[in-house]
Formats: sequence, structure tokens, C-alpha cells
Amino acid sequence: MNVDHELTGPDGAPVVVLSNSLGTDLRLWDEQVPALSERFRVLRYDQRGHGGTGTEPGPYALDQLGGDVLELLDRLGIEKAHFAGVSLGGMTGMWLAERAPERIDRLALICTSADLGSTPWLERAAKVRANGMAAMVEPSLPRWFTPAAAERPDIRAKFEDMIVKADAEGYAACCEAIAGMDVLGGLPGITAPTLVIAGAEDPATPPSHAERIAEGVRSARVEVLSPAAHLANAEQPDAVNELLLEHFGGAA
Ligand SMILES: O=C(O)CC1=CCC(=O)O1
Repeated sequence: MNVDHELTGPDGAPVVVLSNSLGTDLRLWDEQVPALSERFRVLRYDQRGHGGTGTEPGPYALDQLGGDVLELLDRLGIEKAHFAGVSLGGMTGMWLAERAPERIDRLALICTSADLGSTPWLERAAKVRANGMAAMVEPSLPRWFTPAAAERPDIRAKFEDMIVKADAEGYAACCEAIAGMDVLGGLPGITAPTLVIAGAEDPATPPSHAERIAEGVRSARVEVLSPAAHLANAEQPDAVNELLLEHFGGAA
């Protein structure tokens, strides 16, 4: 898979990988890159089927989403990196920290879950294959942002554009990866120091899902931000940047 990506920040600095959620792309991290790239080499990329990364017919599994990251790290000659992921990106991060612990230094899991069930995701996959991405705009924005943020024209325009630019088959196949994910049992095996961030108003992965991850991962700590829904890093960029810099060791 030819994974679309962007590298920012000083050559030779520790690397932070940023992984996007379902229906978004690497622009999800626009508010993090300036702050993180002062101290880190920031590698943000598009999950398969999203942004500029191509699509293979689904279903996908986390093995493929995690495998894409390992292949990208190999291609770029990066042995080990910090990793932050939002939602599907966080699921990818848990898979990597469980299956390739030697490649992941510190882990940040934002608005994610280790178990979201399967039926709703298989239904969503069928719906998007039938109706296309434009039909995903109106249901997605109220999950992603609290009402005040969802009304901001800049937020609306940018995230609507990400949704419609995602590939319907790629999005559906990623829904199937969520339906089939199997990371819950492996959480006790994660040794990377782990920060779990939740949005207090997140209807998709509420704070109880962050607590469940923290019960499994020995070294985890949870921070709950408010007001913030599912895309807490876009709604509360300053708070998330401060937490990430502190966690990855780049705080001033
Ligand atoms: O339903 C949504 O759009 C929220 C979500 C679940 C997994 C993910 O990456 O985003």
C-alpha cells in the first residue's frame, strides 16, 4: 500500500506518528503539527481509503492498518516512534503496541475504544457502499463536534471536505476492521507508557471506553476534556497539544 504521508520538523528529532480517524485524513492533525514539530519529527499519514492513500477492496482488519504503518516506518528508515491516534487511529495504535512493541515508544490514544461491537459497523459499511460518502456528512458532524463547534464554518467546511474525499469502499472496509477488531484481550500486554484522552461529550467513544482501556493497560492514565466530542484534538487543540507534549517528553 502506498501510504500518503507528510513529514514535518527537525531531521534527527524523535519521531511522532499521527494516525487519523474514520472519515478524516491527515488534516485532522493541522492544529497539532505546528506545536509538535518544534521538538519532534512529525509523521502524519492517511489511513487506507482516506485522503491520498489508495483503497484495496475490503474488508480490512487492524492487521492491515497496523501493517501499513510498519511498512511506512520501514520505508522511511524509522526504527521506533511515539504514536498518537484518534479513534480508528487509536485502534491502530493499540494493535501496534501489542503486536510490534519494539517499534512503539510512547502511545497516545484519543477518543478511541478497544471494543465497539460489530453489528452497527457492518450495517454502516453496507449503508456507505449503497449510498456513498456524501450521505455520511450529516450523521458524522454531530458525533465529531459539540453543537457550538459543529456550527463553526471553518470546522464544517474542512471536515465535510474530508468526509466526501474519503473513498466509500475504503471507509466501509475500515468499518469492517472496527467490527472485527480484537485488541481488548491484548491490552495487558501493552508496555508503552500510554495516555488516554477522552471527550466528555463524545457520543461515539465516551469516557467509559477510555476507562476500560486504562483498566487493561498497566501504564495508562486518562484525561477527560470538556467541551469536546469525538474529535477532541480538533475541538480542544491547545489542551491536547499540551498533553501530547508532556506525554512525549517535549514540554518546554
Ligand atoms: O462514528 C464515527 O464517525 C466515530 C468513529 C468511530 C471510529 C472512528 O474512527 O470514528
